[in-house]
Amino acid sequence: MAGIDLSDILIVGAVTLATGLFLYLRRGNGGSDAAANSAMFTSFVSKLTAILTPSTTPPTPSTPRIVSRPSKKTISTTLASMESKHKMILFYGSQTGTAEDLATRTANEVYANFGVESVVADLEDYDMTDLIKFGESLKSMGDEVGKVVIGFFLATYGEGEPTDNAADFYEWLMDGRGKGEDEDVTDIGDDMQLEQQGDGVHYIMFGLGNKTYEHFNSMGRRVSKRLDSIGAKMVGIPGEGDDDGSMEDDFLAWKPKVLEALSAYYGVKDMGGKAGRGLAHVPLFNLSEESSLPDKAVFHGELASDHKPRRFKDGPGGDDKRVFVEATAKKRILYDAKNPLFSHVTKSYNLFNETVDQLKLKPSELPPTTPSQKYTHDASTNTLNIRRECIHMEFDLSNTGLRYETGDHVGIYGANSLEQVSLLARALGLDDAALDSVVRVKANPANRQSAMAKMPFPNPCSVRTAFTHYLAITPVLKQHQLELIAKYAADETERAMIYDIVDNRNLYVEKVESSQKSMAEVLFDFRSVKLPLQVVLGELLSPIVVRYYSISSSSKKEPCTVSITAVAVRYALPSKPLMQSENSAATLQYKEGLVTAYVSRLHHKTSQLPTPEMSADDSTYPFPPLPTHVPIFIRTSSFRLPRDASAPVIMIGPGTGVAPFRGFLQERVHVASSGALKKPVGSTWLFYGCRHPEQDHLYKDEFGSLIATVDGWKQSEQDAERAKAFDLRVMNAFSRVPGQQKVYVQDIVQKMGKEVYEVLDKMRGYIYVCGDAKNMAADVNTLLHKLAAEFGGKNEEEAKKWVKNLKTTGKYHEDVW
Ligand SMILES: Cc1cc2nc3c(=O)[nH]c(=O)nc-3n(C[C@H](O)[C@H](O)[C@H](O)COP(=O)(O)O)c2cc1C
Repeated sequence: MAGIDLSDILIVGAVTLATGLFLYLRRGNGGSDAAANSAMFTSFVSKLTAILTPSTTPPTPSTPRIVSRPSKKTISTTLASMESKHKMILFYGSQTGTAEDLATRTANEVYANFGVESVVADLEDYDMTDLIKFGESLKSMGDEVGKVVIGFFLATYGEGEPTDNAADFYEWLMDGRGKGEDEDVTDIGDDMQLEQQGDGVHYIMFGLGNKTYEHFNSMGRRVSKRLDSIGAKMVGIPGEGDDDGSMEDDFLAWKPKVLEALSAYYGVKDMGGKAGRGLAHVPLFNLSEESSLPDKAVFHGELASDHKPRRFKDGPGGDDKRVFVEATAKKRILYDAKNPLFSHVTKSYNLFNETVDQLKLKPSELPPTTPSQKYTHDASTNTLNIRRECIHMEFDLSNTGLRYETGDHVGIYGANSLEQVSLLARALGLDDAALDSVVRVKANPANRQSAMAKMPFPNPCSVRTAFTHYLAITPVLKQHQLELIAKYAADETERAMIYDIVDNRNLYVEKVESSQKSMAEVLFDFRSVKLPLQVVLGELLSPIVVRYYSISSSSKKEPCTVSITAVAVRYALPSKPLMQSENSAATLQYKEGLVTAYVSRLHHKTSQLPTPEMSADDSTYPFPPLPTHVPIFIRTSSFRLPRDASAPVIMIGPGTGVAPFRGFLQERVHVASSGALKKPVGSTWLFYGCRHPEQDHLYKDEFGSLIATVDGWKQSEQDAERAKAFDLRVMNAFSRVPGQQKVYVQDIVQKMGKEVYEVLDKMRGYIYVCGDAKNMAADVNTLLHKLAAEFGGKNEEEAKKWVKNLKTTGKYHEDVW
């Protein structure tokens, strides 16, 4: 019984016992509501399992207890509140916002083209059991309600899993199936629970995925299959977006087909597209200035600002007053994307900050801004030197009740930099007074969609706060945003140029996407465009979305600290003005990642170094107050060390892919040092890769001292037993050492191919891969097939089966991006 210990048996036994008890007690209900029973049962078992599963993290002293969740909305109430006869509700299952964004764009077009009101909804907020006997519910609503379409925009994660906000819906709809080995089952509709209960549901489906993953778009595919099997009908064709190619292209290819099908289904004429270009835009929101509000009535950037979040009560309890207020009320606080913990940075240091990426330039391409600490220009050689920086940062969880497990992810919100906010303000013609004016965004009654539209950010707040803390102002502008911008171009030539870009995907890629032009950069090129502020704030810009990082600490060793290992994303691209001729000169535009730049600013503030915003020659350069607290929450992952620490583990993690493995190594040494184990910790091999041993070698000393600790045990008579099987090794690959051949992690794994195969095949070993999905993880996967053939004598089919078996038995884990 590999990998199963006594606690597993106890849990399985207790769950089985409790299942019997649950079913016995539920009999009294007559079992009339099968779906509700199923959902209740699932949640009952998962809660029970959670209670029985021993936590490896000791509770912090003031761990609060009860978790409360707001009650769910019903589909029928939302439909009743919509004015148009025909209606649409678009549900999204999204982790990083793409699915929500595409659902919103579809909703806006459906309204603009057909006059059909469309609501965009978070799956987590709704009681989806409303879909049962949906046709009958619609009839009971009378003539007020015409045809209704339900939309699904579902992203796939992990190993073919739903997003967090779609998990409950998926569990209910699939009745607990449709995962892992169940993926290929064809009879998912043959149970009695939901048979034909989906009659009356008309739906559209767009799945979001990435072809480099084995379970490409599983969510869209499985949910469609299940809906069809219970009697629901798809309108149009299913859409599948591939992030490895172009999600945007896939969406744009699907959209016209689905709009055509919707037009036929609703029986309405399409008023949108090019025909609608002559019509004036009716903004979704109005804007009012609120100059006389007291400071505490104004939002200041709840997610990542230095300002104390408005909802916090005064009194003791650290920065996050909820911890104090709610802990005394004996409630457990559920921290998630909507309700992050405001955590303090306890430690922050550079893992490297000395090397640069060099870009050769044409003299005309020089960036227009003053060289800064992030990049410098060497005029004699015409090179741009962009500083590479990697940061180790630790967040405090003490007394918060927030726990994590080694291998989990931490979600972090970022903020835009002062430079980016100033650039956008200049492009929009806003001066400091306009930026600091406090505004309130309100639904515009002239646009019927507005009644159901989600407020773009907490209101009222200053324009500066909205640009800094709530809205993503730097992403490359998309074609649908340009379509709206064109309506506000006063100059006909400019308007015609914008429509050319909107209508011609290749032109868009060449002129906008390839140089990643942001809204500010595009507006500088089209000077006749005068955008109303409410359109910028409420319709053109999307909210800042959370980014996830692999946790690089061990919960067993450091239960009150979560650490991340982040490389600052910095690069530069040549960019040409949009309204000038082919031969006009390009300039180089410096770009950076939103959250990693925020982490870098935070680090420089925390460590009291000059901030990277400061220009090299101006030490008085002002910069916005940086956060003293960081909004974070934990996302559970299945990237876990084996329960049985004596099982050998192989880890492959180049670059920041090493992050979770720092936690894994710490944990294995911690577990061995605690001496509580009956069997010694098994072999622990890390394959690590970076460019150069002296430049970007992460945690070199730390790993060295862990190896020395274990070696020390082996030398000591007293400790030798615990270190007996503990073969701790870190094997390095360096890809940019002058005069030497490039070596990648895949190469050093291949060199040890025989041992790796034996650990996995004969010694119940586990393999973990973290980092780049497209090249490294795909190469490792191919390599495993080769090893099975070379050292296991397997043919192609058998090798495939062997690798698949490693995955389905939980022995092969990937945390890749
Ligand atoms: C950690 C991670 C795991 C993923 N797993 C899968 C997968 O198993 N199958 C798939 O088709 N796509 C997978 N994807 C791709 C996402 O579904 C895709 O990027 C999608 O656009 C994300 O949508 P969202 O921004 O709405 O969350 C994964 C992406 C990440 C970052």
